[in-house]
Amino acid sequence: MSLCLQARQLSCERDDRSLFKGLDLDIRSGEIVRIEGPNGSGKTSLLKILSGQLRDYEGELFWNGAAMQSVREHFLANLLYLGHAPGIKSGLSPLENLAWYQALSGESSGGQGSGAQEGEQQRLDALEQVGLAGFEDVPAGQLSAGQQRRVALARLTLTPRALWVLDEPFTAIDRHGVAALERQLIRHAQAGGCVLVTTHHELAASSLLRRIALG
Ligand SMILES: Nc1ncnc2c1ncn2[C@@H]1O[C@H](COP(=O)(O)OP(=O)(O)OP(=O)(O)O)[C@@H](O)[C@H]1O
Repeated sequence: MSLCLQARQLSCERDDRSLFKGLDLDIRSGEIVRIEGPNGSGKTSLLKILSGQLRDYEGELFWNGAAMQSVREHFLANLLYLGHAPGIKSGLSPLENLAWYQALSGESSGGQGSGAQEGEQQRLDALEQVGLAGFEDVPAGQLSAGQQRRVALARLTLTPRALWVLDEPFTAIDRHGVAALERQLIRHAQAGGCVLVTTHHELAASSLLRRIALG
């Protein structure tokens, strides 16, 4: 199914300062859209508006051509948002953090019996894919900044959603991790997903990549 998130005449003011005005935006299946701009230009604010977390704006949002308010549930069921901070619980292990995310977003974390084992195996696989094999049971507060970010990024594998909204996902990630994440974004777009990303890191040129500049 082809997906499309549209914004029309979007304006946002914070602290009496206009961040953007009359912004039109289309994000479709197969695209990676990078929001660019200097610090404070409104990238995070825009991602929060587009992912339904910030309501303080003017303009209209559409999901697959329908007004957002009439299709919000379908939109949210297709959305995976990873914020600026890793947002993980320091007292929980990576495995427990992933189960906690799944419970929080209403996903099945495996239940009991063989389902539980399968769920646990999926979380282990997702952690292995982000290079955290061997760290599954370490309290997340004892992991490095880059490893904590990787716990959050494991959700990209664990939680199959079509629209990824990612705020600075490369922060604290090493060179190999950056290359692997870039490949993952491209694979997701090639498989028909959409990616909306802010990053100060320069993304490799790709025919799938489009840029929108703020500020
Ligand atoms: N919770 C908030 N309440 C009021 N104003 C805010 C809030 N969060 C951000 N702002 C203001 O909105 C403006 C844009 O912030 P935003 O975080 O969207 O920028 P950004 O482009 O993502 O910046 P950065 O590159 O530093 O992450 C800033 O001037 C900031 O002071």
